Amino acid sequence: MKIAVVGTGYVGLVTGTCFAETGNDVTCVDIDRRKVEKLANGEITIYEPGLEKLFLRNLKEGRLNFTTDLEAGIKDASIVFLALPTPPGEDGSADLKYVLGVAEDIGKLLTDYKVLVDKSTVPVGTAEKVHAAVAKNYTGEFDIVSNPEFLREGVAVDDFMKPDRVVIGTSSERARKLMGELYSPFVRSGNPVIYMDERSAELTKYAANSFLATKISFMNEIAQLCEKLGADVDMVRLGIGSDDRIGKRFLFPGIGYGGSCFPKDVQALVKSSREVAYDFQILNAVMDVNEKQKLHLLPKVRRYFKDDLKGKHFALWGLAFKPNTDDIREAPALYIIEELLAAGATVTAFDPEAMKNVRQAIGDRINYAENQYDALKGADALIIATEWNEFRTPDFLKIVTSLKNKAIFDGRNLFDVAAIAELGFHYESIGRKAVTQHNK
Ligand SMILES: NC(=O)c1ccc[n+]([C@@H]2O[C@H](COP(=O)([O-])OP(=O)(O)OC[C@H]3O[C@@H](n4cnc5c(N)ncnc54)[C@H](O)[C@@H]3O)[C@@H](O)[C@H]2O)c1
Ligand SMILES: O=c1ccn([C@@H]2O[C@H](COP(=O)(O)OP(=O)(O)O[C@H]3O[C@H](CO)[C@@H](O)[C@H](O)[C@H]3O)[C@@H](O)[C@H]2O)c(=O)[nH]1
Repeated sequence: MKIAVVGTGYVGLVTGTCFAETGNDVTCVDIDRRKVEKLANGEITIYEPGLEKLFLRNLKEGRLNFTTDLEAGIKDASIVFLALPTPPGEDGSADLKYVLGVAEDIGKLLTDYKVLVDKSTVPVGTAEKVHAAVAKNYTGEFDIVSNPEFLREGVAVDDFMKPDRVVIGTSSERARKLMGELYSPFVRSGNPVIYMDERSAELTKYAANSFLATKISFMNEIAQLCEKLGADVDMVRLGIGSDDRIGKRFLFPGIGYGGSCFPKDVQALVKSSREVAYDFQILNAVMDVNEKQKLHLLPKVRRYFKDDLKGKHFALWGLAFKPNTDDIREAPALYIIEELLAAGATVTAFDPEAMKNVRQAIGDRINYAENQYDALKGADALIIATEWNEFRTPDFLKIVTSLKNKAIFDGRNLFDVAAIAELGFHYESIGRKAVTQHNK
């Protein structure tokens, strides 16, 4: 099948590559000329494990093409995916200007039947708006489908190739058939394609992200309670997660959820609810808890340094919003950095993949280390913000010899509390007993 993907960011690139991998002829369109040139020349623009191999193979074999020319890109396609940004507008609602702008442009270019697919995360009612935007300039036959994407960064290829489910929202039999055919290789494992109306599909995406964010904020509150009551959140997590009705996943407390999706999507659902005079109370609390959780380590750090961070120097391990990605959108580490700098401290950070993006975002306001141990040199304490695998079993001797104080503030609960106590560290994590060694 010939397909086009408009928007070659995270979702567009994974979508285009995976559809090419299953034998389709894919053209990806983006307005960013530099990005398109890089991609067309075989230079991948995001860090995503497993993607580069598929990308290069399909590029080489001619199934994956890149262009800035929308007309040429969609000309022969039967299905056109819109994988465009839907960032929060000033009031928190999803900004549809990219999606509707491209839909209008496509309306001017259509000459035959095509299926237009909303792959972006868009509020309920968007399929109708996209229909109207196309219909402004095109009176022929076309269909709109809502096909939200559930991939996670870091495991995006696996999520796309072996999805738990594919949601297809459409009221058109013709579009349903085409979409079913396109997705058939991805659901051979028996996971379902769930067909529904457009509005339900749109809401399914927000409900999924908001539910997962709720799970995380709930556990972060349990962690707060654990600290106050002397319980261990890891034990509570195991205790509740083994109940199938609750499930083991997404119960990890930390320094809040970040990334390009949860923060903006929870906010957008609250905004959509308000528009229909519904106060989505739980989600307001989920957002409040997350805001506070991002800085949960700071009072612990302050207490250790007797409320004086001026002139202190911190090593920071982890900048990406989660491991296995270079994405720093809404990364808790960035909020921690701002607090430390505002308090007069300095920071040397290390992240295996995200330093380039952080350098672009905040420049030389912090220092960047060559590796995780270099970051420690001369630091007063270590703060951990992302659970990259290489941080899990560090050389503690190197940490001891480099840090001025044997103090670690861990936002991801990487180390065993008892083991680290034996090593003589001052160690504070999330929802677990603090190992206190007094700062002299
Ligand atoms: N990132 C994720 O993990 C993820 C997962 C599921 C769903 N989503 C949703 O998918 C959508 C896209 O997210 P993303 O992270 O891929 O965004 P992104 O910002 O990484 O990429 C968007 C791309 O669209 C391009 N673009 C902007 N305007 C354009 C235009 N007029 N014509 C052509 N290209 C244009 C940009 O240059 C960019 O390359 C959002 O709605 C997001 O909520 C994201
Ligand atoms: O137990 C957990 C699980 C996750 N997180 C945090 O939650 C955030 C989001 O993590 P994750 O969901 O793994 O990453 P994303 O790539 O943002 O994926 C989410 O957002 C995507 C965009 O909408 C959806 O497609 C995915 O299904 C959804 O999981 C990160 O900051 C994690 O550190 C926790 O704090 N505790």
